[in-house]
Amino acid sequence: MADNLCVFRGDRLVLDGVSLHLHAGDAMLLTGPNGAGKSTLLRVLAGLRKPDSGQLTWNGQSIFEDPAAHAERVAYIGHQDALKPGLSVAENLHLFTRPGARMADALEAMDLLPLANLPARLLSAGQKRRTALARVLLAEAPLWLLDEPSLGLDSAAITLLGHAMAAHRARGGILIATTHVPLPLDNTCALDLPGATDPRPFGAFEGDYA
Ligand SMILES: Nc1ncnc2c1ncn2[C@@H]1O[C@H](COP(=O)(O)OP(=O)(O)OP(=O)(O)O)[C@@H](O)[C@H]1O
Repeated sequence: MADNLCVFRGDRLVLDGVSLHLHAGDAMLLTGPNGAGKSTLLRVLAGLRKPDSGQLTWNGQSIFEDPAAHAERVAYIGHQDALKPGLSVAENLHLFTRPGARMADALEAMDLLPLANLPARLLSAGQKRRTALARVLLAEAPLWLLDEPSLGLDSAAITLLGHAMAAHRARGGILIATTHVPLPLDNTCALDLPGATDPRPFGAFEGDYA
């Protein structure tokens, strides 16, 4: 699915020849130190950022030939939960509900039924994360790309996340997640991005700090 991806951020080569190949039901954890490029890789896989070189394919077809089709097959969450603060939990989810997807099931899966009518601006960090995860469920997409999905979750919510990820894989879904902590997942493969020391010495930053 990804072959020899290279990505620069600024003048720094963040991803240097990354390749990965996953099949239905697979789960991959992206690990590595802060700044290693895990979020960058997820955004590239989501089609949100073009690699500087390398191939990205789905069933043999380049994702860049039909970006809209790729967007349809991806459910992505970044570090930000990207909820509309003035809308309720249910209204936020409604924006992403595909015809036929059952919102009540997604609310229940993330224990959000009691919060369904609360404006998103009143949610705690963990409740916002659970809402973002419910949105992933509603996308009914075969490829989940989750950037630190357990961020802010309590142990009960992490258990719910584990159930949701297992069910997704049992349906043949693929999951790629960045994480700094263990996630409740069996039979994962891992890609550890080593990171790099910044090639620019401190003196190379020529800001005017006076
Ligand atoms: N807009 C930008 N311009 C230049 N460099 C950037 C930009 N955004 C991020 N970077 C750099 O890209 C590198 C990779 O960042 P990325 O967020 O992918 O790392 P990460 O592995 O997800 O880190 P973390 O574990 O802290 O979430 C970092 O060195 C970061 O400083």
